[in-house]
Amino acid sequence: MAPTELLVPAVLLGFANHAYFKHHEANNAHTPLFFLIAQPVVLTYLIYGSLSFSSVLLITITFIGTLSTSIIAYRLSPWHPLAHIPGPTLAKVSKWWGVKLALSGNRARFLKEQHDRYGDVVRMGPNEVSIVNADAVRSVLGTGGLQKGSYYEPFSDMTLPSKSIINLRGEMHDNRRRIWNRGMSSESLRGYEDFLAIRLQQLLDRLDEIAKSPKAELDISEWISYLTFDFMGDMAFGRGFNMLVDGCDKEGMWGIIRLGVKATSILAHVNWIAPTFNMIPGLNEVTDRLRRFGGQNAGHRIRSGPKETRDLWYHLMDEDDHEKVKPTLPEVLVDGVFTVVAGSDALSVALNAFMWCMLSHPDIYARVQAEVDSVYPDPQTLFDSEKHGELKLLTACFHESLRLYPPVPSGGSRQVPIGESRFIAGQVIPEHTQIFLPAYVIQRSPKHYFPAPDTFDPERWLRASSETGSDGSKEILNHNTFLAFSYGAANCAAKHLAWREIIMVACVLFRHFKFEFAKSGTPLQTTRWNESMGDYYLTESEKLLVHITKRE
Ligand code: HEM
Repeated sequence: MAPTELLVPAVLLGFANHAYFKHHEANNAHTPLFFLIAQPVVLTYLIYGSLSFSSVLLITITFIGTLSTSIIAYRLSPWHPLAHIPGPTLAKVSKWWGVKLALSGNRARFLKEQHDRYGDVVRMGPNEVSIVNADAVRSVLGTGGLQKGSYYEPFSDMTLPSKSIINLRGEMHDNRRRIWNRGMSSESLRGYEDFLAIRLQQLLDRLDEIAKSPKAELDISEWISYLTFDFMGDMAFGRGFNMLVDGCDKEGMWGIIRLGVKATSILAHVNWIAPTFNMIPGLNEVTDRLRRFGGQNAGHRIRSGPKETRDLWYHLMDEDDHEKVKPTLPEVLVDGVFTVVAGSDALSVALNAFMWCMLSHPDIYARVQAEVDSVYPDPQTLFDSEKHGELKLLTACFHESLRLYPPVPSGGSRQVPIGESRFIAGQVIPEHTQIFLPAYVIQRSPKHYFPAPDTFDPERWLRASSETGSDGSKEILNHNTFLAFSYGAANCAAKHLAWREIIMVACVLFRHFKFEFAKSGTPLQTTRWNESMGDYYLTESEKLLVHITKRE
């Protein structure tokens, strides 16, 4: 046979594979990889009757080349269901480009640039769009909206029989959320405040020591992470990990958590690869450590039994018998680990951003300090959360720091079900499309926050939204687009807890110490720390170096 005739079957096989994969999405990498390697080998044998290296290579290159060209041409063609949505060309071609972007930590900032260029709806993957339209918040996240997309699949430990709440959908999610809501009732929150009070005293003692040292400088983000981690441990499992007392992360758990969140946030963009990834010895070390960590803590909690002060485990395990069908141990275990991992990280990111906003605006910081002093003249009453309502400026500052620096900047996806299409933000979004609503971009849009949407201006939360600015323009503050805690049935289950705890931590720290940027820090560790923030589902950043002075 002439060489060209030999190649025709390889070309046809390439097209056939594209047609197959278009309708049968892979749910791991190893099976398709096996068939992609095996098919040209078998085809070569059928054509040549033998397997020489050069003939296998020729058929493989033709087969893979046809398959890739066919996929790329289709994704860029006017026949693709998302052809009407503008976006960067490489994003339309392959999700691997999205992985590269996720690895850089620049996803949120890049999304903002793309929305500034293309408008409210941008195609950010072959089957993915990012939307920053205010109406889309309700239609995607609200009642009758969409369920979580496949992006979340790697968020649960695949070797366990249960998924964590972040990865549940429909009725299963509603059932688990009902239990969570009991664990986050006002009464439950009051109980957790006792845990926080103990941990905050430990933090104060450590900071006192540092303030007395000649340099009096520290990485406040490190101490905040010890505080939130210890507190989340107390809250989730009835015992903390004593990082504050030890003054260090003895077992390296914080590093493991950061690595786990980061790796998951990247894998989530090619979630079908996760099951294969987990099979590779060494690569699953992080998941193994987190599983062991969960197992040890759950084991300890079961052995020690319910505490006088009810922890979250008490509610999640339904120890007070509200549920007809009791939650299983693996269900509670995965949610316990999720609480420590995501809860402590989100809390510490929010606190760090808030601290940075204060330090980089000394005039506002001074006013917040004065407000805290006047609401809590007696430091002994600092744990009284009843007075939080009087802290108007502090609350506005916290709102504003969460607006500019949401701990979950671009978040996870919602997905249009198979066989349906949705009309969102003036566009038809076809079946199977993953939709992202990036809080970082939505919360910086001049359509939602005006004037100066990129500027830290806490007063915007205190002014009436209809007020007219000095240039005659109307002030805009669209509460519906404040997405730092997301929106709808799967919004942050611990929103009220987080809000309360951060205000309490801020009051305690500001009442006892004066903070300034450390002289020894680099700009990225002090004045320009915000530029070091990377978007890895949760935010990751540089150390935040501060100088502290004890207040009399
Ligand atoms: C300031 C701190 C926090 C912020 C800004 C925050 C933000 C968020 C956001 C944006 C989501 C939605 C994520 C998504 O859809 O992908 C979420 C979900 C969740 N958060 Fe938080 N969070 C914070 C603290 C916490 C804490 C301390 C806990 C645990 C005690 C917690 C527990 C949860 C849970 C369980 C969910 C899943 C809810 C569901 O799927 O029904 N969060 N959080």
